[in-house]
Amino acid sequence: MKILAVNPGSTSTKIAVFEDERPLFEKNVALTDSQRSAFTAVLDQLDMRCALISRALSDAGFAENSFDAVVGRGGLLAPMPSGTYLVNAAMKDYLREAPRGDHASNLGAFISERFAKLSNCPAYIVDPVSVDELSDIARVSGAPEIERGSLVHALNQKAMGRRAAASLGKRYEDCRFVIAHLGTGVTMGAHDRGRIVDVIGAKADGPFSAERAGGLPVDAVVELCFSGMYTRDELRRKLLSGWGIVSYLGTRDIREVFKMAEDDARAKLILEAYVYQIAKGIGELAAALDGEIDAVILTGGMAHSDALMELVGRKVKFLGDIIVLPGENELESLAAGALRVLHGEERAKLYPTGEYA
Ligand SMILES: Nc1ncnc2c1ncn2[C@@H]1O[C@H](COP(=O)(O)OP(=O)(O)O)[C@@H](O)[C@H]1O
Ligand SMILES: CCCC(=O)OP(=O)(O)O
Repeated sequence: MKILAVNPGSTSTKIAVFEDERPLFEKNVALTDSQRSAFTAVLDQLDMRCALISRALSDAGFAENSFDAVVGRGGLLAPMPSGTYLVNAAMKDYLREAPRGDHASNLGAFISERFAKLSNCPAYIVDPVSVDELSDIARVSGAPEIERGSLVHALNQKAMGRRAAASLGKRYEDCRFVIAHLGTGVTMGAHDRGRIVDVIGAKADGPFSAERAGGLPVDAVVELCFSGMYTRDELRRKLLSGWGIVSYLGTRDIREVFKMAEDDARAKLILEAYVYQIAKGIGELAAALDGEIDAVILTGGMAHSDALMELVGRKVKFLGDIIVLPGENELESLAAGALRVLHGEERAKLYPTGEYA
């Protein structure tokens, strides 16, 4: 079985071709800042990202019509059970309306369908960021009008949970982990025996990230909303990609931040604040699991930074074992999700109900 896996992220589209589980080709198709800013809405990037993917496939010698399945990272869909989903009309309609936000992963279903049509094969998404397994207690926000929900790097966090559990000689379904995904976006999950029962979300709470503010003093946000400084759309865009590290230092790259911090007091302060907020988030979710955890897992692109891992590790080592699993492993996890269905080990689901296709 030949699978094309596509992972649209904020700053790049990662693609890979697999022959069953075996990776044949992988490429990070980067976007320049001007390519990103040429479009107001993420879905408007569809043609541009598909053209870049076509070129990358053809440069690597792969025919666009030679796949048995195409699988994309799922987007900001309605809260849903985890699994492998067929791309369908209800899913695309929801993503076009984008009521939960304009996020790069919203493109996954559309890119997947575009390339699947060329091969006349199924198009899937797997474990989108909207997988919601929160416990009832985690949903209570403190304001009856507002319920807390789950937006989380479910695909990578679950894959890393499985990998860490295997390294401990256990099953993921028997472990309790706090998993921090440190990419361009940061999310964290409290994993309780196979379920992500609480999260620190991408936009709502917890640490700031490379381009997001994380949790903000809400009274100040209310003032900003009504100040006339930004329109609703501008403020939403700022929230998703215009605050965080880049708004202080002009870079999203943690390697640059470490370099700047060597001789710039402001950069040093922002770096220290970033580490401080990550550690606070991990502590919060460890408390959600009563402190009874098998390990803290640090993952995502920034977990490649030994310097960052050292600083975060120092602050959270009081919680017990720390397992560093750099990268996001999402392409392999996407392909594995498609293969489970193609091999008949699992049935594809239908959005939005999660019923079997
Ligand atoms: N080899 C590396 N060493 C240190 N940091 C890295 C390395 N590779 C990536 N990063 C960091 O990871 C971030 C991107 O993380 P990633 O999970 O790939 O992001 P995205 O959310 O855009 O998919 C970059 O901003 C960079 O700071
Ligand atoms: C919206 C939750 C997932 C997330 O933050 O993704 P990115 O890191 O790709 O922006």
